[in-house]
Formats: sequence, structure tokens, C-alpha cells
Amino acid sequence: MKFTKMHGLGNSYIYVDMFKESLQEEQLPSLAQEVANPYTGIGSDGLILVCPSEVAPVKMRVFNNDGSEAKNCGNGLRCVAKFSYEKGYVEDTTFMIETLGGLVEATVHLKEEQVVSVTVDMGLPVLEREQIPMLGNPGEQVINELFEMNNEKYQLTAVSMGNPHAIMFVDDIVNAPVSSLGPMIEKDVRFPEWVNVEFVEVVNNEELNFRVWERGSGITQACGTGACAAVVASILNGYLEKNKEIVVHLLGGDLTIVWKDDGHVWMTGAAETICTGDYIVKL
Ligand SMILES: N[C@H](CCC[C@H](N)C(=O)O)C(=O)O
Repeated sequence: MKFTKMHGLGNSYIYVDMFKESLQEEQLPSLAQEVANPYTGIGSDGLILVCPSEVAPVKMRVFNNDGSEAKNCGNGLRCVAKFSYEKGYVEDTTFMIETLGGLVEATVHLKEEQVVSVTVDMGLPVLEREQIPMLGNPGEQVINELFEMNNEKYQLTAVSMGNPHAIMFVDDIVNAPVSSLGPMIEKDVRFPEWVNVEFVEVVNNEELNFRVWERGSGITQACGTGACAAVVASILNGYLEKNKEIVVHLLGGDLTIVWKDDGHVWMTGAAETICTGDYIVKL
């Protein structure tokens, strides 16, 4: 199976061109686990398929390194946009990409005909509790809500970018309890589809420091949908303002994100190709 390894701020995936390769649906979860394994596979945060679509030039499917399929992936979208443009699957520099969470618009930015960064309209964040999804009174938003766990009290804000995110604000990002609290919140029963867990330190009125424990992948260098959710949560909690470009500092680098008055969240950041190769699929 031919593959391309790409990353967005160190959040790397193995990309497979489904215009040329064919895979069995039932093998996808195990294939994602296989290729993501740094010892017996290629090594990545998961698997992303670039597929034909009936409603857009391309469709993105995302699998975490535990084999679970996700409805959206911000860093993945930027790499899929780069991949699709450079493969000639799209003519213009602005085009639509189908995801399981809906259609998104991407614009590639070129340097000597190579895509160096991408801007994506990530659409409208979803804030209603039952659509995150999160257990509790339907119709309410989850903003700085008390979240008790293991006899400790925390405050969480919940946002869906097509995939679920629980955001906790901290005073010191370097010592955020990512690897201790992350997995506990990820699989807490109050999140019936599990959840991505973000820790956010507000630096000033235009910068955030950010760490993430991703649903299905654990700690990653960056999470694009998570960074978008973090900006939305920061605005909902009064730390930041709409219509202002926010720089989110992730372990792997920076994303520029703005939540506009029309409700859409825009994300701009790098997308890079690491290598191509031929993977021997285990029987
Ligand atoms: N772990 C996520 C999918 C990958 C999202 C992340 N890598 C991004 O860049 O948005 C989930 O299960 O919802």
C-alpha cells in the first residue's frame, strides 16, 4: 500500500490516496493501529484516507491510533488540502473538502508551486450539550461548568467542532495535568462518545498556550479542532473577543484562529510532507 506521511505542527498521519489504493472497510481500524505503531509500523497519530466524494473534489476520513474513526481533524484537513492540490485533484487554490462532520472550505497558500500553509473554514462550533455529546440537561451550553471527578472539582467548557472537546483553563500550561486528567476525562461516562481534552492558558487578549490529550490518540503535538474549540471556549468565558486573530501556541507550533461574527471559525497553519513509501499490509 502506497502512503504519504504528512504532519500539521507535528500531528502526523499516514495518508492513503483512495483514488489509487483499495482497502477493505473492515480492515481500516486495525490498519490504523498497525501503521501508527512506531515499533512495528510506520509511526503516526493515526491514518487518514483521501477519498473520492460525490459532493466535493475529495473526502477526508480520519482514524486515531486506537483505530477509532473521528468526524473531523483540523491538522488533517490542512494536509489533505495540500495533498489534493499537489496531486492535481483540484484546480483552484480554494475548494471544498467533505468530512463526516460536513463540508469545509480550504484555501492553500503557495510558495514556488508548493503548498506551505492552508486556511480552513471550520464552520460553526456546536455548543448544545446533547450535541457535544455530553450527558446532562439537553439544550444547555456547557460553559465553565463544575465537573467533579475523583473527589476533585474542575471547571469545563464543552465545544464540538464536528468532534467533541472538553476545555479546562489552567494558570501554568507547563504543569497542566495532561497525562493524568486527560485520559480520565477522555473516557468519562458523561461523554458517551468519549472526548478530546484540552488544557488552555490565556497569555493575553490575543494568545493562548495549549496542550491536548486527544480522544483515541493520547498526547499529540497539536490538535487543530482542539485549538479552534479552545478559542471558542476562551471567547465564551470572556477571555478573548470575536473577530480577532488569536495565536494558539501548541507543542508543535502556532495556529492562527478567528471566530467571526457570522459564527464561522477560521484556522490557518502549516502543512508538511515528510515522506512517501510502500507499506506491507499485514494479512
Ligand atoms: N482525536 C480526534 C481526531 C483528530 C483531531 C486532531 N488531530 C485535529 O487536528 O483536529 C477525535 O477523535 O475527535
